[in-house]
Amino acid sequence: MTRFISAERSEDDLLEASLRPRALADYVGQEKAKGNLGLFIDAARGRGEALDHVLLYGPPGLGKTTLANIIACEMGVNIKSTSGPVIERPGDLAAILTNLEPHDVLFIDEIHRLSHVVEEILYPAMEDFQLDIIIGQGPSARTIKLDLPKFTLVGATTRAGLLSSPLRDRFGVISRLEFYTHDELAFIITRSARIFGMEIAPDGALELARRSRGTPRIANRLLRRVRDFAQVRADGVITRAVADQALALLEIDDMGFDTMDRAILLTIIDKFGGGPVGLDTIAAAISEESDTIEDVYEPFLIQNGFLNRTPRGRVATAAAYHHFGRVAPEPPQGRLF
Ligand SMILES: Nc1ncnc2c1ncn2[C@@H]1O[C@H](COP(=O)(O)OP(=O)(O)OP(=O)(O)O)[C@@H](O)[C@H]1O
Ligand SMILES: [Mg+2]
Repeated sequence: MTRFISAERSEDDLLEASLRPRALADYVGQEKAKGNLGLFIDAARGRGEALDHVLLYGPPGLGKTTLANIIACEMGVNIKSTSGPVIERPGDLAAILTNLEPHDVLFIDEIHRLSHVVEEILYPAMEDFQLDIIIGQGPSARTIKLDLPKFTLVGATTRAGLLSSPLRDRFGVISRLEFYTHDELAFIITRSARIFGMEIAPDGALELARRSRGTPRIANRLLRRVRDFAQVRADGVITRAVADQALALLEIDDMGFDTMDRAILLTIIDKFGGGPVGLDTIAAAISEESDTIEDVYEPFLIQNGFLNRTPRGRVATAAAYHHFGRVAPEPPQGRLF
């Protein structure tokens, strides 16, 4: 099922490439990550060294790939991009590593999906800038060590918890990306509108921002859909009223929830008495992958207090009941007095 509100990547993200900020100064929000990185980049450049390895983690669409490109740009080096599932054999990684220039950035997206054998090549490469290659097979096999240029590995993942600790420990800088505030998203939306040559009123931008689930990718995607609506039904300007009508048509509610968010919460509330209910059970009930629920939908629902993750399963909170106009059940302990 394709859902345009989904934070996952899709074809029309090609368009998004033109929306990617290229300098740290143009990268909106993420002040903590930006501050740290800016400092480390300045220091590394000052010493004429490669930047330490950087791990970026956080939900989809928050700007990890964008930030990786900015890091290379600010360091004034090339970036080679690949992803965990693409590097199948150790030889694939060896070929990439031996082709790097000094101080280059190697960007590995979905780094939690690297296979174990490939990961083991990465350890000495990250730590000692050496490659251990096995030549031949059986008794005549021998290892040779190759020196690699000093490079910077930038890893991105939506699931830092799935990274093995030897791999995680080899990153000098670990940055978590956070959901964006409404003001930050409104700023991003206004900038994107300018790039697309659209007219948007400040209250229109803020309305879109409020319903973008804290995620720039969703904000840009909503902007494009609302633009279509504004062109056809209004006089091209995205005002708050236009945004509101367009989003209603797209079934995106006040909180930015779409049909899938509602399905998750209402399933817990209506079918499982509010929970706790296991993730796999929810996934089966709404025919969605548990991984997708966990990576894409839950982080926002949890952060905003609509869902709790407990050892016994997922629980809908009082705020979730309230959002759907339901009456939350009394807490199980009941009242003492
Ligand atoms: N800080 C930001 N300022 C402005 N635009 C941003 C920012 N972060 C992200 N964007 C926009 O959001 C889009 C998605 O960002 P990006 O592809 O970097 O996300 P991601 O974290 O790599 O997602 P995924 O986990 O799916 O790979 C970008 O094309 C860019 O236009
Ligand atoms: Mg990415």
